[in-house]
Amino acid sequence: MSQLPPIQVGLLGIGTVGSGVFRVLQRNQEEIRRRAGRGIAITMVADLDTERARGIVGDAAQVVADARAVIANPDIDIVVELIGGYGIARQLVLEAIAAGKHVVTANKALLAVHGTEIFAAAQAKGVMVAFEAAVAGGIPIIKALREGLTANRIQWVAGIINGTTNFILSEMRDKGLDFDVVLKEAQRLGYAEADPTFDIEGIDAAHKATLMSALAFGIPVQFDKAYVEGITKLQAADIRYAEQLGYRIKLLGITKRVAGGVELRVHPTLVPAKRLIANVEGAMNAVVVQGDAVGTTLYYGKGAGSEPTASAVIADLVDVTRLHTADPQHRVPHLAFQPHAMSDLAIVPMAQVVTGYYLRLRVADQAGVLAEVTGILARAGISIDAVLQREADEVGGEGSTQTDLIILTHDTAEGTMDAALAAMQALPTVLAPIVRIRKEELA
Ligand SMILES: NC(=O)C1=CN([C@@H]2O[C@H](COP(=O)(O)OP(=O)(O)OC[C@H]3O[C@@H](n4cnc5c(N)ncnc54)[C@H](O)[C@@H]3O)[C@@H](O)[C@H]2O)C=CC1
Ligand SMILES: N[C@@H](CC=O)C(=O)O
Ligand code: NA
Repeated sequence: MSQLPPIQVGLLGIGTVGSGVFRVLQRNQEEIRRRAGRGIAITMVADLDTERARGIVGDAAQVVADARAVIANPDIDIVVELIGGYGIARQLVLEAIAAGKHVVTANKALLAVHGTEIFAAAQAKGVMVAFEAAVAGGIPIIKALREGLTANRIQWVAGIINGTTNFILSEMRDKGLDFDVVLKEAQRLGYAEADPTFDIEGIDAAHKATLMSALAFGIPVQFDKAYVEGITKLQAADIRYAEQLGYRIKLLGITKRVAGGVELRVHPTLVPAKRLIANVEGAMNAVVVQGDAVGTTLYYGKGAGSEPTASAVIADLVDVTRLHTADPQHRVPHLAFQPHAMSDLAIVPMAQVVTGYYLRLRVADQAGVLAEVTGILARAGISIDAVLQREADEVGGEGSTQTDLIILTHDTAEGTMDAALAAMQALPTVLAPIVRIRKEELA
């Protein structure tokens, strides 16, 4: 074992994740030292709430309110950014890089939006930016995409990559709890983002899908081109009907190589109930990667929470410690592909995305309605996979004059479906906005 002194780490932000990093690093320090080849010590912590920070670290590290004091400390080699957001965090990360520090961060929002600037700055300065915790928390999916699967031409990646929304969907379905009640519980458990609309509107999942698209296909991070739809408009009836048809609804982040470029999208998705990913419950995450050589691989585990996320941050600290003295030209590239070998594959517009669909139409319970609807689909060249019609009294009570028509379609382009939906919506017998949820077989 080398006699090098511990590498010194400065922690910016000691909240849910930061406190987990501190705790796990203390608890497993001997094991971690044996793996890293030298000790890893958090010697300085910055947090606006210095009293709470001191309560966590005691005498083990110097606590300051000003994050820039950590960056200015010449003894610190690695800065861990666990503040979050793209405001002050962006400035601090860029300043740390400019000061020659390696950076470890869990901040997917920052990297999905400002990654191009940050990775270029790190490349120019010869320092590393590691971000395993930024996608699917404790699951080593970044490592898998960047290192474990480098032999493959990756075809697609699809995942449950937001614990908060998966927790909400599971609890609503299993316990019949209200959306707001479950969201509060997710916040209490430390899963949710500082602004939970990032979770429920699909933005957090889109940040993570953006990072995975870059790693899988060697393209720059392009969050601005992602299609983003969250779970706030999902209705309990659709979750129930999907189950009756043999599907589960999950909020999926999907990125796929297609003829015209790369798909990048987040939306509620019907997945066959028999797939493993359809049975991922609570705050658990799962990512499926399809490579041409390896086939389908599945990564499952805790995607949020204090110690699961800390597990990924510390794995990055070990990697950075090991590579600290290596020749920068021979390090693993930030986004899996060498910076000079990035591709200009375009993100394709949603109109060109091809999926199956679940449609639910609230219609007048009268003869001929089904024929009108299926006629529109047939004229658009959209073929039907299954049709379910609820009894009127199941929908609106005894004597109801309305019923629900649920249709599963085979694959069709989104643009074609949009036009058919507009035509169906215009029918006088269609009484409410049509529900449309995309469907993926993930085979
Ligand atoms: N909580 C989770 O399960 C996961 C969180 N993340 C990411 O990890 C990062 C941190 O998240 P959490 O620990 O949950 O947040 P948090 O809100 O619990 O902790 C943030 C900490 O930063 C401190 N802080 C805020 N502004 C500061 C400043 N200017 N200088 C110094 N300290 C400052 C706050 O006082 C707080 O202690 C975020 O980027 C988040 O998206 C990633 C994966 C999972
Ligand atoms: N808010 C996120 C936390 C981890 O990235 C989630 O719920 O998954
Ligand atoms: Na991860």
